[in-house]
Amino acid sequence: MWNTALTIAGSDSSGGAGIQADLKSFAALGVFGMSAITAITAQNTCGVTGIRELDTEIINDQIDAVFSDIRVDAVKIGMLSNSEIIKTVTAALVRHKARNIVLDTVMVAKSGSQLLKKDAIAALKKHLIPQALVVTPNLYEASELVGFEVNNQADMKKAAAVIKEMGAQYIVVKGGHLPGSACDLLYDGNKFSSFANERIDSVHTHGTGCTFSSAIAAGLAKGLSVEAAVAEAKRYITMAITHGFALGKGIGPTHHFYELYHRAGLY
Ligand SMILES: Nc1ncnc2c1ncn2[C@@H]1O[C@H](COP(=O)(O)OP(=O)(O)O)[C@@H](O)[C@H]1O
Ligand SMILES: Cc1ncc(COP(=O)(O)OP(=O)(O)O)c(N)n1
Repeated sequence: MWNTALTIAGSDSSGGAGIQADLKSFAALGVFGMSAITAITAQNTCGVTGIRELDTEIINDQIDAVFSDIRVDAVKIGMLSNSEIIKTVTAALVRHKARNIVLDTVMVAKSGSQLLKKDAIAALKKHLIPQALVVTPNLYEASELVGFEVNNQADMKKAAAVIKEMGAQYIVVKGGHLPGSACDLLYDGNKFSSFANERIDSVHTHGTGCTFSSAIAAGLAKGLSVEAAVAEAKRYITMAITHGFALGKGIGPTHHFYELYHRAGLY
């Protein structure tokens, strides 16, 4: 029997981030992937050249179509673009009693383009964060959510505690943008656990956040605990960055290196 995961996110035409990265991660980790697209980006390794938000009716219909027919073991949420989309997605997930929701609080692409309108951050905090099992902000996103600078491990702990108060069950503050080792902090409301790997010296990191959060969702879909799913996702993203490659003229993608993962016994 297949374990399934649904990604609710934006499309990246270059295939490195967004829905495309999520589906590749699900497949590599042995989970059947499904999608509800929120927005279409014209994007490549150099940047985002266009964004079209889909209307909320078709976003809602995609989610309804999946849940009304198929058991959904986990949900990964990525680019949401505006507050109307946030409210629509939240209402649909509540209506369908969605389980194992991983919310990647996507705000800005590495290339600098805004993927969530600034005035939608309040809606994210009010509506969607309380529904999430796991929230995965990077340093910038954590700062925007909590209203103070998050620049080191002490700030990451303070931010995780504030985001916990917003109603999420687990918070993973990603330390990928800090100097030194790539150390992420998981907070469950009581204790902090760190997941660290040596920093990989690579420019080809397009889609790291999408890959990491969808790998967490894949682990949850397979029945892993949150701690085990984060540990598996950390191993997965580390390999995906290690084998990231030069594609196009800019920041190349992470590598969903199926055979290698298979040999490493990850699925
Ligand atoms: N250069 C790197 N070497 C190793 N791990 C990294 C590197 N950059 C990011 N990571 C890891 O990738 C995951 C995604 O983090 P990050 O890149 O900060 O997300 P985002 O794409 O949302 O900014 C985290 O587990 C982070 O620690
Ligand atoms: C459509 C779409 N969704 C999300 C992102 C951001 O993804 P992320 O994994 O944070 O990768 P970078 O853009 O930071 O490399 C995106 N770019 N496009």
